[in-house]
Amino acid sequence: MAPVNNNDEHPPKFKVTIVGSGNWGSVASKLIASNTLKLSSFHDEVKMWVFEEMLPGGEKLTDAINRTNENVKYLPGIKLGHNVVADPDLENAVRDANMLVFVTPHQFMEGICKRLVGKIRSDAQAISLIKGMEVKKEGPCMISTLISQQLGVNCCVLMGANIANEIAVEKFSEATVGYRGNRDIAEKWVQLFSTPYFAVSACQDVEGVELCGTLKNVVAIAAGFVDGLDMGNNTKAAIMRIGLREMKGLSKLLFSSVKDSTFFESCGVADLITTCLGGRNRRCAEAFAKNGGKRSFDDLEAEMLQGQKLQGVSTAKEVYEVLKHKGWLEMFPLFTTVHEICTGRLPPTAIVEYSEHAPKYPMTGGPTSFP
Ligand SMILES: NC(=O)c1ccc[n+]([C@@H]2O[C@H](COP(=O)([O-])OP(=O)(O)OC[C@H]3O[C@@H](n4cnc5c(N)ncnc54)[C@H](O)[C@@H]3O)[C@@H](O)[C@H]2O)c1
Ligand SMILES: O=P(O)(O)OC[C@H](O)CO
Repeated sequence: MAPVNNNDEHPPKFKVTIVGSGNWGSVASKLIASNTLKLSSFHDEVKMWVFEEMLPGGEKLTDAINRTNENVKYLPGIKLGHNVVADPDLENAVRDANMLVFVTPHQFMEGICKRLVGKIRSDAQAISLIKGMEVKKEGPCMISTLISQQLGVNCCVLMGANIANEIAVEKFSEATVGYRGNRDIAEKWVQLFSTPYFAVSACQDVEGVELCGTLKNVVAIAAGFVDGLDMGNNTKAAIMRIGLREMKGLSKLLFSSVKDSTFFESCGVADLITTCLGGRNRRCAEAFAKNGGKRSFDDLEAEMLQGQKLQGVSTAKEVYEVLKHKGWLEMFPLFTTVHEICTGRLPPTAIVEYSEHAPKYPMTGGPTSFP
């Protein structure tokens, strides 16, 4: 990866653009912007692409961010750093960058990648902070793969126990960079994100890291159901154990290269715990169960998250499609049941009952045939 040489500067410097400006995207920009000011190998300025919208007072979100240095809608009250420049023009935002950070809700990435084909630097490196996947005819497609394939770039991932609002106020947390191949590139990403309150380590298992971040959102929905039904801590711990078992089982069935040790990194068990305790997926699923499944997730998301997006419900659907296609539904009763509850085919109480698809593998047990 060659740094960008602007105006014959010596030595040339790396230039970072963040594609996305939601809750986590804004915190990522704060972390990165604090480092580009400190590290001489990076340009100070960090561009952040904003999906433009009009605020209630009539001002554009981009203008408000550049005027106040805060993302007044998705991360109010937090200064991003004076070197963050919001840009609503996607092509312009990425044009000069050779380090691209993707952090949008996963459902928008296919469209964003299509718009970026042929528009990025040929020597660009990418990293995805996005927890989710696409399902194609051929099977599941991780978001980092989508980015790599569509844009022809190497793409690492960064996942972890990272509730954005906590990191925004500089409470300590950890994260995992997943990479394949060249460790130097992973180290560059670690350098770009690490701060005294954000400890990042690298792990040579891009699929394992990304699947942990993706699948934990389905378990978070299950944990929210348990909370909404007031079932207590033991039940929630059981859901987390079974969920972790299914996360590991499915990850290793999809990619035999996935390492056991990845599940003990921040991206694995730590993210599962934080998300089942404090995440948005958990919170909306709790409300869903409290309402007996009578209010849709779309309604609850719009009311409770004010523009922020849930990933768990659509991921449950995507996982279900993969399981169905592969003939694995019975092996994954938790994942299967979450989707059936989300779609109203089963009541929220089914989360701790035997799934109709899993007569041989009740929620308390599960298959012994996972790798
Ligand atoms: N928020 C967190 O605590 C957190 C932590 C770790 C990882 N993540 C992951 O990061 C990713 C992004 O999450 P986030 O919290 O930054 O986003 P968010 O949930 O705040 O989503 C809102 C963002 O989506 C954008 N958006 C809405 N419609 C759009 C469209 N049609 N096209 C493109 N963008 C559109 C909005 O402009 C806004 O920037 C997700 O995969 C999430 O799972 C989030
Ligand atoms: O708020 P959630 O449920 O989207 O989870 C946020 C992060 O993924 C936690 O690491």
